[in-house]
Amino acid sequence: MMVFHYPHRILPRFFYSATSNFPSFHSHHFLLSFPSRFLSLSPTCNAVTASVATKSPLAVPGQLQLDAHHHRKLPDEHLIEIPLEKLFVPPEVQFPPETAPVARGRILKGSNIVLGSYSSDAHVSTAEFVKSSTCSEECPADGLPEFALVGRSNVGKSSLLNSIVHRKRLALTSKKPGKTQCINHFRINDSWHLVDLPGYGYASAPKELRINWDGFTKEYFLKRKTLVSIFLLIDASIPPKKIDLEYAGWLGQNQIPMTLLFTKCDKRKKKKNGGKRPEENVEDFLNLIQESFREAPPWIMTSSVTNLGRDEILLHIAQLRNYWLKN
Ligand SMILES: Nc1nc2c(ncn2[C@@H]2O[C@H](COP(=O)(O)OP(=O)(O)OP(=O)(O)O)[C@@H](O)[C@H]2O)c(=O)[nH]1
Ligand SMILES: [Mg+2]
Repeated sequence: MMVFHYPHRILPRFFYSATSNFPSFHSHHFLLSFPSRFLSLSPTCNAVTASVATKSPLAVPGQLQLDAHHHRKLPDEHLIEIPLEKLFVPPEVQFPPETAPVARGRILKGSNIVLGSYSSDAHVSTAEFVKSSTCSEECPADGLPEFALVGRSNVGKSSLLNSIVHRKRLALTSKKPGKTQCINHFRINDSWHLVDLPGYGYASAPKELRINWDGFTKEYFLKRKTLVSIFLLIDASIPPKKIDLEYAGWLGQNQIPMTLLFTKCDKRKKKKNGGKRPEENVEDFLNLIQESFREAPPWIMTSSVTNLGRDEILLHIAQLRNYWLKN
């Protein structure tokens, strides 16, 4: 068995301490009996809540020009009520503000992320492929801050990367799982990296090769000093999967900063996925991981088809990156 050592590195204050009694994700009972206490889709949630869908235009600092569709009101069915303690509040941000309407206007749409003062330069003007690597030593040595996309094969990592950078085919995508096989670095605005990674779980590649991908991906997570946050992609069109819960658990146990990006939120095939809508699957996933993390990880609902969440991801990246650079 491969043993990884937690490296000595200075991380920004964006990581989530895993609780000491990590629940066993092997237990089916755990999955079934986990109580849903904190998140509610009900408009009559008892907790003090903030709606993730902003009803008034967002006050956006910095240079990002939001698309016209961004300000459109989401249908009620997309609303998730979040208690204030489950919001992700970036460092150096005072929250909650005194009045509820202000609070609502500062939460990024379709997420639990509070917008702070570090979100400047959230636009993409250039994006280019840099190189493919198979271990952390081979990765670019320019010291730029980076964000890596990981998730099950076929969850939509490469598609979301293309959506984030406003390009159709910068990262290669496929209907067939197992398309991305290396650590692929893309340089954005000559100032930060987005990293596309091979997926875990099912892939139409030999088992030995998949074990190898898992090994070098985790080695990269543990050793890469410029890694600001992992983006763990979770398919919101299907109910929570054990393998994803285990992966989130592994990241938490190793104190690796994580943001959850829920993908395929445009898919609404009711019969096939047990009748649940994407926002219900999101709620179920968040309920299942909540006891593993002392603080709520940031999360964003996305779709590469409609570009839902694209602007919010860029603002989130900007505020993590700017804080990381300053510290
Ligand atoms: N409906 C819908 N389909 C999506 C979305 N994102 C990706 N897909 C589809 O899902 C399939 C896999 O997408 P990829 O982006 O290649 O997935 P990946 O996670 O990079 O896959 P690997 O590289 O094999 O690990 C493709 O057929 C995409 O068109 C989405 O937001 N909505
Ligand atoms: Mg891929």
